[in-house]
Amino acid sequence: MKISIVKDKNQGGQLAYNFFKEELDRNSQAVFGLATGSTPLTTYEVLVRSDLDFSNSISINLDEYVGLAADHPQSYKHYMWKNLFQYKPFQHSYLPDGEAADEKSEISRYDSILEKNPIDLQLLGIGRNGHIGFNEPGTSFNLKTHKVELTESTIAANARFFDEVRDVPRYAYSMGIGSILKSKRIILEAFGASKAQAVKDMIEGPVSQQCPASALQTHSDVTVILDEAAAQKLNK
Ligand SMILES: O=P(O)(O)OC[C@H]1O[C@](O)(CO)[C@@H](O)[C@@H]1O
Repeated sequence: MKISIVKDKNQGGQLAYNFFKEELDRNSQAVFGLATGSTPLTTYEVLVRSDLDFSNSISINLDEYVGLAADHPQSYKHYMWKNLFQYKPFQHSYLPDGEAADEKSEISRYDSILEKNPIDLQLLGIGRNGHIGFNEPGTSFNLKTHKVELTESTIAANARFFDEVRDVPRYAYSMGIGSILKSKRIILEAFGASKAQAVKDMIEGPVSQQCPASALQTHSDVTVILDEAAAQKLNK
């Protein structure tokens, strides 16, 4: 794993932008794996201000809440439109359908999208418990797309985006760690002290299902972008 320590999340977003640019310069039809949450927002801000053109590219998001309508303000589909797609449209943008009537066919639909469109660059955040996508501790590293029951700690962490904690959905569809590891290149961003332990476990801990992000140690091209606070527990 390569580790880049930046001054703050704005500089982190700038650095992540360089990876997007490099990928697009290489191939205007590149496939980008995209994340939601608060972490990638500065990256999306830089992309929006840039002159990068994604109109020939494909995006595939990591996850989506089960049961939220696509136009719900907290659905990841809405998040992506609000923060990126309305300004930078892609040729095709894929997200799991949180309202799909048939879970099994939704999961196989997403897996076949991933098979047809291998991800060139995957952007990730990390949960305070080490989750990537919505792959919670204990998840097998081999899984492809699956339906996840969110842990209480993830529900509590994401409650800040909802009026009340009981409004946070209990389930999500997520790309599996197996799908994430197939990406050719991965960048993971983490900002703030609340991520410091998860970052340490990801980089210095054993490769273990207890820290889903530790699976990234087995991938050959991962860059971790951290601010000082998120890096504070790493051995110097
Ligand atoms: O960036 P945040 O809001 O801290 O969330 C951490 C992670 O949790 C998720 O929101 C759940 O998938 C990820 O998208 C994100 O990387």
